[in-house]
Amino acid sequence: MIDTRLVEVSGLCKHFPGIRAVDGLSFHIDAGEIYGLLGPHGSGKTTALSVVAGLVEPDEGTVTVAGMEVTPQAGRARECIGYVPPDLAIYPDLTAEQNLTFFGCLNGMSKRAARERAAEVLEQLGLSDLDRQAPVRMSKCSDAIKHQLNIGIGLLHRPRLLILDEPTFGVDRDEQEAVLRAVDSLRGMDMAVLYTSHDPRQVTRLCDRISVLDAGHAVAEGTPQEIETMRGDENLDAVFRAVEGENVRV
Ligand SMILES: Nc1ncnc2c1ncn2[C@@H]1O[C@H](COP(=O)(O)OP(=O)(O)OP(=O)(O)O)[C@@H](O)[C@H]1O
Repeated sequence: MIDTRLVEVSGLCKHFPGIRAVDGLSFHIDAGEIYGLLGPHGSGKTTALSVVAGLVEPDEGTVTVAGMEVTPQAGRARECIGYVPPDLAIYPDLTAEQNLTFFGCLNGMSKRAARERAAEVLEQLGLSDLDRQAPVRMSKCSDAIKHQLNIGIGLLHRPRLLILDEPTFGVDRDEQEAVLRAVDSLRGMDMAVLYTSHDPRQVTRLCDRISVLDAGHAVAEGTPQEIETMRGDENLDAVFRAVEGENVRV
């Protein structure tokens, strides 16, 4: 039997003075799946991602990716992970292709290999036509394209786990669709995607399975359809009211 389980998070805890930011979180992600963490501000999404990415040491619990335990000291395991922050980490004066080639070289690829990989990533994200007429600097592109490129940089080294922390952060509602399509295009690939948002519509549309977080722990886990059937539960409904309230205010 082929083992498709790529990511295993078990009993994760991360506490700060007086705050249980992550408090006993467990989930797994299979190859090809997009897994969502949905929760209001302060529910522990970013802290959980930081521990899963190996950026922060957990107080308790373990994370394995492709069979390797992830810790801040575990270089090989961390190389299997792509982390895309909510803020843009791209060069505005370079084109999309130049950005990807530059970051590919930083990842240790030859210039030729980086160019080839840049072309593959642009194709994957639906950005191949961007420079067809003439080179376009990223500063002239829409926020959606900038965020798609941000995701592309995380894909360059062919991670087994791609972590997307609020990838539509700062993108207008009417431009978000292009970013969501780019994320959707990653489903079914030989990697796992971990996605966080405090927008229930995004998460239920994109994610195969979801953990709904409150105060660092999951109040519900399942497919979007399963989560829907759990509505009526007091704790779950309180989280949905909180995230929906935040989205009204955005
Ligand atoms: N370095 C830190 N030191 C102390 N407290 C922290 C630290 N990082 C996060 N926290 C606290 O841990 C809790 C969880 O924060 P976290 O940023 O993980 O939540 P979040 O769900 O990602 O929120 P948001 O949607 O606002 O980014 C919050 O109460 C936050 O104030």
